[in-house]
Amino acid sequence: MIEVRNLTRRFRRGSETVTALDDVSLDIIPGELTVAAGPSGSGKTTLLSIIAGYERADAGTATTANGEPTGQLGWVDLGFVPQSLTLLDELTIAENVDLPDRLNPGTRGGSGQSGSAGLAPDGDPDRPPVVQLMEQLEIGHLADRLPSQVSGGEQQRAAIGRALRLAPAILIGDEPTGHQDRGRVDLVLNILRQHAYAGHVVLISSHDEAVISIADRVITLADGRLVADERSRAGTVPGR
Ligand SMILES: Nc1ncnc2c1ncn2[C@@H]1O[C@H](COP(=O)(O)OP(=O)(O)OP(=O)(O)O)[C@@H](O)[C@H]1O
Repeated sequence: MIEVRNLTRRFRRGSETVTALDDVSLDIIPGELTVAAGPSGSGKTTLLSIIAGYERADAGTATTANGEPTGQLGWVDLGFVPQSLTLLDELTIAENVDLPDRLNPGTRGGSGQSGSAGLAPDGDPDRPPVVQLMEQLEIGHLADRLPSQVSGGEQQRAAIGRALRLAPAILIGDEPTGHQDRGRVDLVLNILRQHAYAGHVVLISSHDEAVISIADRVITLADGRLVADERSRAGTVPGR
C-alpha cells in the first residue's frame, strides 16, 4: 500500500511558479492495476517520480503503510520505469534487466539457467527468472545487444523487465506502454496486471484510452490536482 498525503510540488520557471502537484492525497492499494490519467502537464510524472524517489516534494509525504518513505525504497521493494528509461548504455539488455539483482546479491532472484550473457543461476521461486522474464517481454533474442542497438520499444520493455526483476511489492511505471505498438501494449499490460493480481501495488501513468479502459482504477489529475478516482467495477477487481 502507498499512502500519499498532501503532496505538493512547485517548480520555478523564471519569475513564474508552476504548481505541478497541488495537495494530492490518496491510498494506492495492492491487487489492482491503477492508472494515473490526465492531460499533458497535469502532474502525472511529478506524482510518480516523487513516489519513486526521483523527485522531491515541497510538502506532503508518500509512504508505505509502515510509514517508510517510498522514495527511500530500493529495487527489492520498488521497481520504477521512468519515462527516460535510464538504461545503462555500456551494459547489454540482459545485464540491464538483471541490474537490480546484481546490486542486491543477497536477494538474488531465480534464474534457473544461465543466459547467453552469462547471468548467474539463482533460485528464489517467487521471482521471475531473468531469461523467462525477457522472453515474456519479447526481448529474449536481444540479450547480448546494447541499448543503442535495439528499438525504443525494446528498450522500454527492458526497463520494464528491470523494474520487475526482483518482483517488488511496488511497481511504478511512467507511460510504460508509450513506445509500444498495439500488440505490445497488450503484452505489457498483461504482465503488469499479472504482477498486480499477484498482490502487488502497480501504478502506471498513461494517455492511452486502451490502457485507461482496462485499468481497475483510474485516478485523474488536472492542473496538479486529483479530480477523479474511479474503479472499473465497484469493489471488484476483474480477472482475479
Ligand atoms: N523541472 C521542471 N521545471 C519546471 N516545470 C516543470 C518541471 N517538471 C515539470 N514541470 C511542470 O509541472 C507540470 C506537471 O508536469 P508533469 O511532467 O508532472 O506532467 P505530466 O502530466 O506527466 O505530463 P505529460 O503527460 O506530458 O508527461 C507541467 O506544467 C510541467 O511543465
